[in-house]
Amino acid sequence: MTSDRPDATVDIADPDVIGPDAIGPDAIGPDAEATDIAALDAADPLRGFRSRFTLPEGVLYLDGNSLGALPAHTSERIARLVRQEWGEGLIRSWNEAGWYDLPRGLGDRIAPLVGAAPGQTVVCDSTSVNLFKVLTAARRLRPDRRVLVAELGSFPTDLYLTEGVGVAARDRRLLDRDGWTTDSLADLLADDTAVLLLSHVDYRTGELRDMAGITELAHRHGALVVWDLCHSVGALPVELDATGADFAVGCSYKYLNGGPGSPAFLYAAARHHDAAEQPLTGWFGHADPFAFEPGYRPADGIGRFLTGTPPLLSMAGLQAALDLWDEVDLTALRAKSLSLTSLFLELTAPLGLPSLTPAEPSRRGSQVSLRHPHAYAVMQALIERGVIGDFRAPDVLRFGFTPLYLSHRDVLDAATALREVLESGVWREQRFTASAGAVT
Ligand SMILES: Cc1ncc(COP(=O)(O)O)c(C=O)c1O
Ligand SMILES: Nc1c(O)cccc1C(=O)C[C@H](N)C(=O)O
Repeated sequence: MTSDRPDATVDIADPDVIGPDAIGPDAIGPDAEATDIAALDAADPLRGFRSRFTLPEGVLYLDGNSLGALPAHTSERIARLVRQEWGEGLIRSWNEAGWYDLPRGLGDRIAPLVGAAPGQTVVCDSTSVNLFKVLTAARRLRPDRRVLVAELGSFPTDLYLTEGVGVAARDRRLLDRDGWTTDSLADLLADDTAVLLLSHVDYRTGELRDMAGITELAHRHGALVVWDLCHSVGALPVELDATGADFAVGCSYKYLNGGPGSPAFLYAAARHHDAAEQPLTGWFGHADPFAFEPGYRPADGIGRFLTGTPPLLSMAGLQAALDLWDEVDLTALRAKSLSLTSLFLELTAPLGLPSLTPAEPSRRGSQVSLRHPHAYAVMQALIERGVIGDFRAPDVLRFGFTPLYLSHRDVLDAATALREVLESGVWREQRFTASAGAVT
């Protein structure tokens, strides 16, 4: 992948601890001796998952936090849906192939990944659409309160939806774009606050928020909490039930590897089901869709959050990806994620790029964001070398570390490539500096 790798070893953990416990944030410490990266990979309990993905030769993929990689058996699963279930089963497949049950069934397969007991999670629509549903439902559960608290720095769709649900500008309180703390959040909450919307992991900085503490704080003020899990599901264990979260949404095309545009999920705590009214009252959320009644009656339970016909081809991609997730030990996943991000932070520290990502492992998701005034050009130069991360305006190099298909060796290669791009100055070439307005 990259040439000229002078440092095949780095200063990391005590060699004695190499073994399954060596994978984790403590495996890479400042006072540690030189240890072989290959040993870290040999001790990785998740190493077998790499061969279950199809990735192009010569590509080091650090953008699984935007679009996850292709599980090797997904094409066959989608082909089976097309050829057999659709081509031969035709309309019968709604029942015989279980299409009708997929929104609830796949929701219950995502549930363990987000710490939810069965019956509280459905797969449907996009994260944006589901945000509209849960924000509206949560506001209607607090009719005497007007205020919605959100983050100025959140992924824009979250912010746009806080406008779209019809909160008056004066009733929208926004946390600062950078550096807000639980204390500054506490200052924004009051007994007029209906809903708090937060990202569990910030898409730009990779900061992980204290779901338990913040949920408890919001509840003390009588507010409901909606969590956006787009950058935490499949990146680390999430505990919705145990933390008392009210609602959550998340996408399945990033760390879950469901495929481009695969449907999102929506969680509503069981205690809200009877009273929750979501605004998109389509027939899939009706108590008896095939009664074709003229009036809307919501289904019991989580089914009332469904709206219309599910995108079956996309559901099949997610279904295949969840076959892998059924086998993943989330504790091992978290340990490896922190081991990878810690290693990358350590290896790139000498380059002097300010990091937006917290140094404390407990406050970190599964990405590293480094700042560079010419981040766009630097990332284009990296991509040309086969190291695919992404750029976030105005100056962020974003590197996603997906524990299922990346190794410590990949981290070393990526850090080496970044160092070479910076030291050579290749990014200054005109083909990199001309902004192409790329999508990702
Ligand atoms: C935090 C967050 N929320 C929402 C979305 C997007 O939602 P949608 O799938 O509706 O485009 C993204 C990424 O696209 C995201 O990073
Ligand atoms: N959803 C995306 C898309 O449709 C096109 C390009 C990128 C995306 C993303 O998911 C971006 C991602 N949410 C981010 O964290 O920046």
